Order: sequence, then C-alpha cells, then structure tokens
Amino acid sequence: MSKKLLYAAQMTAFDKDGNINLDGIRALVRYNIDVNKVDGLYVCGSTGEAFMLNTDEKKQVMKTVYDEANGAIDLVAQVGSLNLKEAKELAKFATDLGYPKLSAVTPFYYNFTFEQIKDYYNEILKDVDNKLLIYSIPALTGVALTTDQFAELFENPKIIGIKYTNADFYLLERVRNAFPDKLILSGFDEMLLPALALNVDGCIGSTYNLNAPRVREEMDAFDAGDIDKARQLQNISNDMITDLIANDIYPTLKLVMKHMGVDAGYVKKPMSHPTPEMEAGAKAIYEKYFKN
Ligand SMILES: CC(=O)N[C@H](C=O)[C@@H](O)[C@H](O)[C@H](O)CO
Ligand SMILES: CC(=O)C(=O)O
Repeated sequence: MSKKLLYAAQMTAFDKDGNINLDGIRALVRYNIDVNKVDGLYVCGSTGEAFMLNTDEKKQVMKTVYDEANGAIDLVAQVGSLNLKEAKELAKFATDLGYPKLSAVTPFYYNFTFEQIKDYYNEILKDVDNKLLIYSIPALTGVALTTDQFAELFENPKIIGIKYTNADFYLLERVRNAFPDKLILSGFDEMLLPALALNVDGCIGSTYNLNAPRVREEMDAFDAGDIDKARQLQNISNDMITDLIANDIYPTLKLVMKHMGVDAGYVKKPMSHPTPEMEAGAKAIYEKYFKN
C-alpha cells in the first residue's frame, strides 16, 4: 500500500496594510518542510488568499515558495482565475519556474456551462507542458461537477486528478472507482477519515500548516489498519478545527502559527484583523492542541 500524501495549503503572509510579506512566506514554507514534513504545498489557493491578489503578487508568492522549497517537496501552483488570460499567464509562469504540478479552481460567479468550464481547462493547459489538478470546491464556487463531467475533463491527458473539497461522499466513491489511476486529494480537513475510507491518495488543507504531525499519525494508523486510533486522532483534530472556525479560521491560523514561532503576519482585508478576543482564542487553541 502506498503512503498517503500530505499537502499543506500554503498561507500568504501580509503586513497590516495587505502587502505581501516575502520573509513571512519563506518562514511558513520552512516550517512546513522542516517541522511539518509535508509531502508538498498547494500554493495560491483559498488558504493563500490568492483570489484577493493581483497577478504580480501571485507571481511573487509562487517564486518565493519555489525558491525556498528548493526542490525538497512537491509543489502545486493554483492558477485558476476568472480572468482566463491571467490563468494562462500564471500557468506558463509557474511551469517555467519549475512547478511540477498546476491546479485551477473551477470558474465561478457567472453560471458557466460545462462546455465553457471544459474550454477553460483546455485553454489553460494548451500552451504549457505540465499536469493539472481540478480544484473542486462547490461550497465556494457553486460548481458541482458530476462523474461524467470529470470523465470528460480527464479526456485531456494533462489533467491528472482532483483536489476534492466537497462533503459529497457518494460522489467521491463514484469518482474514486471510476478513475482509479487519477490523483484524488481530499480537501476538507475535518472529513479526512471518511475520505481515507474511500481510498483517496491523500489530502491538501489549511489546518495542516498547524496540525500536520497529528494528521500524518492518523494516516499512518489508517494505513496500518488501526481505525480506532485514526478515529481518535480525527476527533482531536476536529475539536481543534471546530475551535479554529469558531474563532475565524483564516486570521486564527496565522495567530496560532505565531505561537509556534512563525510570524505569518496578517490576513488581507476584507478578511478580519485580529481582535483581542481572537488573540485570546488563538492562544487557547495553541495551548490546548499544540503545546507539548
Ligand atoms: C476553503 C478552504 O480553506 N478549504 C480548505 C481546503 O480546501 C480546507 O483546508 C478548510 O480550510 C478546512 O477543512 C476547514 O474547513
Ligand atoms: C486547500 C485549500 O485550502 C486551498 O485552496 O488553499
């Protein structure tokens, strides 16, 4: 049985005014490699607040992460954008840098038809020699692809898998069995164990920036057939994720990181800057789940 893959969704550090902080980004990457020992990073996704960045900022983030990782781990550049020209430009930029994989969110906001979505993916990949994971997150995009639609997208051989951020386990079972050779990575950290039960290849998530060691232990327990242990670990993780969400997850991820010795700076507005109550909540999360 091959080992499950653990990817952190890379955060982007900002200063108080919303400018990207490259030193903070480097420190986060180092922590993910040296302490979390992740297999890879998902760069410029939701957790990276990338849908609030301009093209040049996205390029700077991709370059800084690539540079700091220095070939030590796998890297996935999320290039999807409602501006297809930007998506293409980023796909070329990340590929030229050396990113071994791309990903693109399904185009959102306008109710695009499936034909339009298919054109979008094929267009992004047309001029680049790279592989791509479909980023499926229906709760935020409103786009829920079916098994048949995934099959049509997979007709493009450059499309190698799915980042599956969806609570629909019926669909996950259908998709996993329809495409045994595709890379399927689970995107809801709080639903990892049921996704493992359906034989996903691993996971990508925001909370792994903090919680990767516990999650590695859970996946190893699962691989070893120790489901009770995996369930206990998922239970602790889910208490932690429930507390993170109640405290406002994006700024709180960064606040807890700071307790771990990594200054990840601020989130970007319109996300919220921390209040004293949020700071106290983050300290409590750190002490309860991470201080040893
Ligand atoms: C929108 C978003 O951030 N999704 C992440 C990955 O897809 C997850 O890692 C969640 O943050 C996490 O599962 C908490 O709900
Ligand atoms: C996995 C996730 O949270 C992201 O899109 O960044």
